[in-house]
Amino acid sequence: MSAVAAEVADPRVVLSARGLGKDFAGFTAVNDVDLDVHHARIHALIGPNGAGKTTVFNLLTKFLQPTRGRIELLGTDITQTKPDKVARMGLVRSFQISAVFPHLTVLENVRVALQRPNGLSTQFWLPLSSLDRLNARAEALLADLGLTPYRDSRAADLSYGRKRVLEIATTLALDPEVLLLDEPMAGMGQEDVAMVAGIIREVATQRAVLMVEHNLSVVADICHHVTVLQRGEIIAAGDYATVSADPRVRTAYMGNEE
Ligand SMILES: Nc1ncnc2c1ncn2[C@@H]1O[C@H](COP(=O)(O)OP(=O)(O)OP(=O)(O)O)[C@@H](O)[C@H]1O
Repeated sequence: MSAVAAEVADPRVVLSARGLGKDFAGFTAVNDVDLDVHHARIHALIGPNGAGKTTVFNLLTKFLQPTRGRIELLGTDITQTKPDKVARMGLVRSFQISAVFPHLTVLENVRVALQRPNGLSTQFWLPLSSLDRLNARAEALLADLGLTPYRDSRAADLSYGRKRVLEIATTLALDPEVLLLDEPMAGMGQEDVAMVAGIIREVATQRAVLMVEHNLSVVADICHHVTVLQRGEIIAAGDYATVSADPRVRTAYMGNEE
């Protein structure tokens, strides 16, 4: 049994795709993908190299326009919506570490991120009360993500794992309903993997998380739902115990496990 098999009914669906497909010049990269992502649940998208995981991510965030299918966010059809609007509606993709400013401190990075959704960055002069609110929110975000001890460290001086957590913190400044993480454990040592996994679990108590992840022990540990792609199509879906016992999944992963 997966450590996080859902014992109770899943909360509401916040992001769903039906019949999602993408062709590139006649090559079908993604075909007939159905997906339901739930509030307060961690959903993994897994599959061997070239299975279509990144393409599905790009379709959901609207960085790519689907060839077929329909996507709904919080009950609204976003199939034709532009990526910036989708982000403002609450579907936010965590960019890679380069989104963090290396020479700013941890606190400064979070403050910069917080100024964006509040529209404060466009203001020349800020009333003291706005700054106080901003500082309080920044400190709260740092505390939530275990970054308080590093608040005055330059981002460049953080460990790889902490940089990833800071990057997640800047994304959370937008207060997303759905957070998409692209291989959050990539390139990390075991200690950082455990720390970041704990943070993602915490973050997901307030929102949905959809992640592409190659580290299957992390998927087994923290993900409530797993969708397995192969050659652009779903070959299995369910909790980790269910999909890992599926003969098609075992065959797909033979020789591909990392
Ligand atoms: N812009 C593109 N033009 C043509 N083919 C593409 C394009 N983007 C992706 N593909 C193809 O679509 C398929 C799925 O690619 P995708 O990157 O989504 O897979 P993935 O599961 O994310 O792989 P990986 O685990 O290696 O990152 C691959 O065969 C890839 O070559």
